[in-house]
Amino acid sequence: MTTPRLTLPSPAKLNLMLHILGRREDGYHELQTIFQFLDYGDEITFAVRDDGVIQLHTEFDGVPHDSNLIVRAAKKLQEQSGCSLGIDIWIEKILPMGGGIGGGSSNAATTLLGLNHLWQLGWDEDRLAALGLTLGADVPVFVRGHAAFAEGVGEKLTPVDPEEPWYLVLVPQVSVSTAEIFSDPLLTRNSSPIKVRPVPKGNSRNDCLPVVARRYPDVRNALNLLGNFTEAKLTGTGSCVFGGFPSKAEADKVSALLTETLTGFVAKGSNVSMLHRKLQSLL
Ligand SMILES: C[C@](O)(CO)[C@H](O)COP(=O)(O)OP(=O)(O)OC[C@H]1O[C@@H](n2ccc(N)nc2=O)[C@H](O)[C@@H]1O
Ligand SMILES: Nc1ncnc2c1ncn2[C@@H]1O[C@H](COP(=O)(O)OP(=O)(O)OP(=O)(O)O)[C@@H](O)[C@H]1O
Repeated sequence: MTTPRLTLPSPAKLNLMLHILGRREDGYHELQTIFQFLDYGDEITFAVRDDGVIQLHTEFDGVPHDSNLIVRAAKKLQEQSGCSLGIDIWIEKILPMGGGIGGGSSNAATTLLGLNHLWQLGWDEDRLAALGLTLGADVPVFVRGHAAFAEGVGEKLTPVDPEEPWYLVLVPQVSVSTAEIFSDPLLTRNSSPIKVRPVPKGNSRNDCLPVVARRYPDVRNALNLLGNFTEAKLTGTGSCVFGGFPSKAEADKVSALLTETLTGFVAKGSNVSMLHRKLQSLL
């Protein structure tokens, strides 16, 4: 008998704004940011095994098996739940790595939710999000699955419902190291906290943008190109750059102008993650 397989989406996120308020003693930065999901991402397939082994079958360039966030998430959940089952995992990876669209964090969250379901652990979202935070600052929002205003290092989440436009996301062919940007001496770290809810219009800037644009000419070019058509923004610490459009047709029209040297994709913004929509349909 073959083991049944479960395939789950692992969506990307955008940071619609990102303000840096200060630096904590542990070197992490206090942020205010708005996360929204894209209906676009990787697909992860799981098959339970009864020998306790955790095996990711897809190889990643430059990421050893045991460092992969998918494997790290599975191992932590197995350890902390005391589960004796294992898992075979395959991923169809389409999200660029180091793009600021949260691919690794999303993969970790999809793994936590997928295994909680398949191993029948019955963990609630709070517990999964707390474990997720130990894997990365962006993991909790993917665990919760709702667009959010985030504070702290990104873990204090308040659900929000911004507009859901179509986005054109440009993918400059460079990988930006988040740690490198956060340690740049020129980074602005003293934005005033926004106290009004919902966040008033006019706060859409990303404090990382000047540093990233200065260090990465490819990102600068992408911002300039997209800025001819719509407000061009940086997500996270980049490298991806995005802009909203009122319809898919309008986003596609600009996308058609892209060349081989600067690629991109068009995707709908979504306040409920497609992972959660899929999990809901399984219940
Ligand atoms: C910039 C964002 O993408 C916004 O969504 C995230 O906050 C980054 O989240 P992430 O990639 O999950 O980040 P982590 O893997 O936790 O951290 C990578 C590195 O970025 C720096 N880092 C990250 C988040 C944060 N609030 N302050 C930081 O200073 C730290 O040097 C850390 O070592
Ligand atoms: N499953 C995974 N998918 C992607 N990257 C992974 C994964 N596991 C480990 N990594 C490592 O994490 C690094 C960051 O990957 P990720 O795709 O999350 O970056 P990002 O989009 O910039 O994320 P963020 O917006 O959270 O900063 C990669 O360069 C890679 O070395």
